[in-house]
Amino acid sequence: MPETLIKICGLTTPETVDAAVEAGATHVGFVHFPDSPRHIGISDAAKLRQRLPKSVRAVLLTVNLDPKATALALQAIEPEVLQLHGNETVEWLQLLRDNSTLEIWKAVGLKDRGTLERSERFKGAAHRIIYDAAAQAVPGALPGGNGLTLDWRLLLNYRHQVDWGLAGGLTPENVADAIRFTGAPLVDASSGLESAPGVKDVGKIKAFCAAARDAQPARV
Ligand SMILES: O=C(O)c1ccccc1NCC(=O)[C@H](O)[C@H](O)COP(=O)(O)O
Repeated sequence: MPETLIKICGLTTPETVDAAVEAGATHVGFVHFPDSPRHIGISDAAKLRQRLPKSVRAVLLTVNLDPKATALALQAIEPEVLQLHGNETVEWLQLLRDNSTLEIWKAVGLKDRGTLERSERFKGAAHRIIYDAAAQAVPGALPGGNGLTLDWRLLLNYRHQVDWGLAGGLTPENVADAIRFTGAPLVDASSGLESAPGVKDVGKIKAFCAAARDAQPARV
């Protein structure tokens, strides 16, 4: 059984990046989206990215970022993964995939079982789909990092056509249950590892990684 991949998202400081690496995270995420309390500028993300050993992958997260700004960010940060968290099209993902060595991940708000089927349109364009809680339909709501848990039952017995990961409201306390219940091959957490919006807690990062590592997935 392959080990569950662990992504710690929204890191902005050397201390928390180092803590994630030491705790066994496989992926570290940088949110480049000015509306987010976890936003990080390109040059700061590029510096933090340098702290990662080869075994830990950098994930650059953007939301409907235009092609020119995307190219500049990719050039400076050199992430292994680009996670798209907006309304990006299949065609845009395909273009990125066909013209780079990047892994392309697409975040999808999981509302109902139909969302899983509709997400299959990303097959061949996205290397991985990250199922997150659907964003709230209120002005100013962020498309991610909201600490909302999705209904894990929607994922039960679904035969995924694309590699996937689980996000949304994951914490050190619930991540083992999430892995056992859904069989998620990757877990992704952000606000559940914070002491205040945008402020990651080293102790929570360590506890999350330990709990995720120790969980026994029941994959189908
Ligand atoms: O984290 C943010 O602020 C953010 C803002 C805009 C789009 C996506 C964002 N985060 C995406 C992530 O990868 C989070 O890990 C994921 O949404 C789960 O967040 P949380 O429920 O807070 O663990």
